[in-house]
Amino acid sequence: MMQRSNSECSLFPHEQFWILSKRIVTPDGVISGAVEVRGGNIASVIEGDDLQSSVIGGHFLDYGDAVVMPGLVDVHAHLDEPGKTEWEGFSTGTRAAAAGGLTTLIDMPLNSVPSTVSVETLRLKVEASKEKLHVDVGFWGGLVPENAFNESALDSLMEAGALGLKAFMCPSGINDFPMSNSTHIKEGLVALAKYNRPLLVHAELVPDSHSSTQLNDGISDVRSYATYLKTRPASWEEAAIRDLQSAMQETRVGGHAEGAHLHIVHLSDARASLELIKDAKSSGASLSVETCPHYLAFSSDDIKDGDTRFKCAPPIRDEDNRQNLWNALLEGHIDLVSSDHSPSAPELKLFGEGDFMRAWGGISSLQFVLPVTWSYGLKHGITLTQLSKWWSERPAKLAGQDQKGAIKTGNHADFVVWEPEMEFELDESHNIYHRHPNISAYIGTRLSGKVLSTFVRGNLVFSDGEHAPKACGVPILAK
Ligand SMILES: NC(=O)N[C@H]1NC(=O)NC1=O
Ligand SMILES: [Zn+2]
Ligand SMILES: [Zn+2]
Repeated sequence: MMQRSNSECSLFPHEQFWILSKRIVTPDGVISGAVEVRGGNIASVIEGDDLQSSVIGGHFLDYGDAVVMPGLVDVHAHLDEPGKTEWEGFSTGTRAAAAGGLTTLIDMPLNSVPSTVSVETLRLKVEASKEKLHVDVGFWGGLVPENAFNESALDSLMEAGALGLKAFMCPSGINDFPMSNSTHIKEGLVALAKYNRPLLVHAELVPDSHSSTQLNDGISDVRSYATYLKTRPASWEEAAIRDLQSAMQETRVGGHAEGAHLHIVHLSDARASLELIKDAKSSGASLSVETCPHYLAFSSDDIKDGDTRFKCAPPIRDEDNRQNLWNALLEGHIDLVSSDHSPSAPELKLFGEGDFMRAWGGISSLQFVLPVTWSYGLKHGITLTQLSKWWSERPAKLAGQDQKGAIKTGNHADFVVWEPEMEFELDESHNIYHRHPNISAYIGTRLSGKVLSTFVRGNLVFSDGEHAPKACGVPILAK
């Protein structure tokens, strides 16, 4: 059999091979059978219990009872390069992704320096990613007041390959990424309509009555999580979504932005905000929404004062709200899950002071999202098929990646092989590739679901605790 041209890209470097398993997650259900990989794509999927004899003579990997699922597609990762590699980077972030069973990441336009808001800055991203990617990485561009009314600037960003745009409706915490209002967002949607690409929105709106100085003034118990939670109430999410209503309506058939799609990132409020989203969806708006593993795993009662690992925006809310998020996900009102992996240099988490008001807001989770979603989801009876829709099929669709996100003939051979029943302590005894493990809220938890192997376009990029020698992921640019 032919070897692949660059054998260093894969720990199993064959042009053609079979993957066998008793649990292969396909769009038509979980089957026992085999997937044939050829030239990095899925050449065939066959069902049957005894396929060893059919693949004999060829190269094959028999994973037995371990689950073979489409690789996870994370539409919300902050990789922070160029400019902030002390926070994260293409190499470290994608190594953690590969170890966690994620095969595609879509990078957010902020936290790197500069932010990705123009053709030039997108080129800097792509340049900086060269030879560092262990998985495939696409890029969202930023919608900011400076480019929102400049259709030709947005056109060139789209033509240069940005998969869509991302906007903030509240201060982003990053100086060169100012916030947008609903008028900017409407303009952005109109510009995106002809490309059929989405606009992602961080939906929190600070009421006029709260200037940022007022907000943090006079707060004495800065170590208290309850205090932080009160400073970013659910009404901020609700106000933002309400403010987006007319923009959403423009995405309907016949609207000014027909063809564009609005996606609300990291929903935390599963009450009034969720109701507004349901209404907009049923009125025909082209709208979707994600939540994140940290909102599904934790509730405010779990967070100890001073433990700023849990600081994020919008904040993690009460236990009832967490249960509502699960219900909304199971009922299909929440479409998908993303990491919002947003690490920083550890010192910015201010562990010494435990100051929730001043610490960096962002959860560090990339390598752990699969076992976390699965472990907490088990209590809600989730299935492998649902998990795969939330983490692969729907995110791939949002990012316009029609060859990813499902195990079917013709798609990229992007897989995670994992053992859902295997439990482990997330501590030093586990292989951790996370850049800064000490800032991750998940360290110290017990999880179920161990990743064995990860394949990206047929390359076995991670197996049994080891990465392939060469980083052969590619930058994904929209055409
Ligand atoms: N800038 C940035 O990454 N912000 C993210 N962090 C967080 O907790 N929520 C966000 O939007
Ligand atoms: Zn955000
Ligand atoms: Zn984010």
